[in-house]
Amino acid sequence: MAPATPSRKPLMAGNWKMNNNHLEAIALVQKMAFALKEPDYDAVDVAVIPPFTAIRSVQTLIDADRLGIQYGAQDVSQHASGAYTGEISAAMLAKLGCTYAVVGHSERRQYHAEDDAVVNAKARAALAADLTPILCVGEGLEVRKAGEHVRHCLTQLDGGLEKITAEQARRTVIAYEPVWAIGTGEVATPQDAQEVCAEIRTRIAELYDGGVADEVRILYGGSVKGGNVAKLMAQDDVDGALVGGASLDPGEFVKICRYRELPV
Ligand SMILES: O=C[C@H](O)COP(=O)(O)O
Repeated sequence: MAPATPSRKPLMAGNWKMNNNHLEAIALVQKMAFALKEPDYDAVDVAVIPPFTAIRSVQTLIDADRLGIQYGAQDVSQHASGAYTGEISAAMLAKLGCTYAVVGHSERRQYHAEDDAVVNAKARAALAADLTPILCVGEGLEVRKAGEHVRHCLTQLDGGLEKITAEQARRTVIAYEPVWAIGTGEVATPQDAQEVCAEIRTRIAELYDGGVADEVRILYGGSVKGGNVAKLMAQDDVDGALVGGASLDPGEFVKICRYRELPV
């Protein structure tokens, strides 16, 4: 597929998962911001995805110090408003200045039984509020061993993009996260990542005209660290990373954001 173009600015998004209270969140963003300078943000979009309880604190800090860091939420309700106890709407997140909402993370699919229909509803709710969904797809180990990983990921992609227009797809981010690589230290090879990311882009080109596929950013996620990010980013169809564990370590995450300075 086509190599990364300037319209596909790399995105490094740190998904903190259920880590860091709002005070710890402030300390972590301050440490990151101290190390990251303007040229870094010119080269790469840097985002943190804290727990809901820390978003307001992160927003306040980023606004007050005019930091170039973006932020988002780890999940979003499929519903617009009303009697949905425990849910957080896309409009609420947009009001907090969020840029992104992760939808369909494998941990949501696994522990909260979210299927493609729910993931799709969440993606559409996010888009309706002008948030950028980070739509996650990825196969488990059994599927990978059976050689069904591409088919599995494309099925999740098709389901997640259902009824999403070309204009909306253009501003959606896709994250390929093989479940067997998440939190295990077992990163996919750059070739594994490229294979699936390229198939995802090809599928988007089949679904949408008008150069959408060339614009959509496709991230890889799963045990990304400073030591492996450069090789992953050297792949034509990998436009960034969705980082879990390593995003909790400011030094490591900054290294990932500055992957251009690392040897491939
Ligand atoms: O959302 C992030 C992914 O689940 C990756 O997590 P990890 O970097 O800890 O493997």
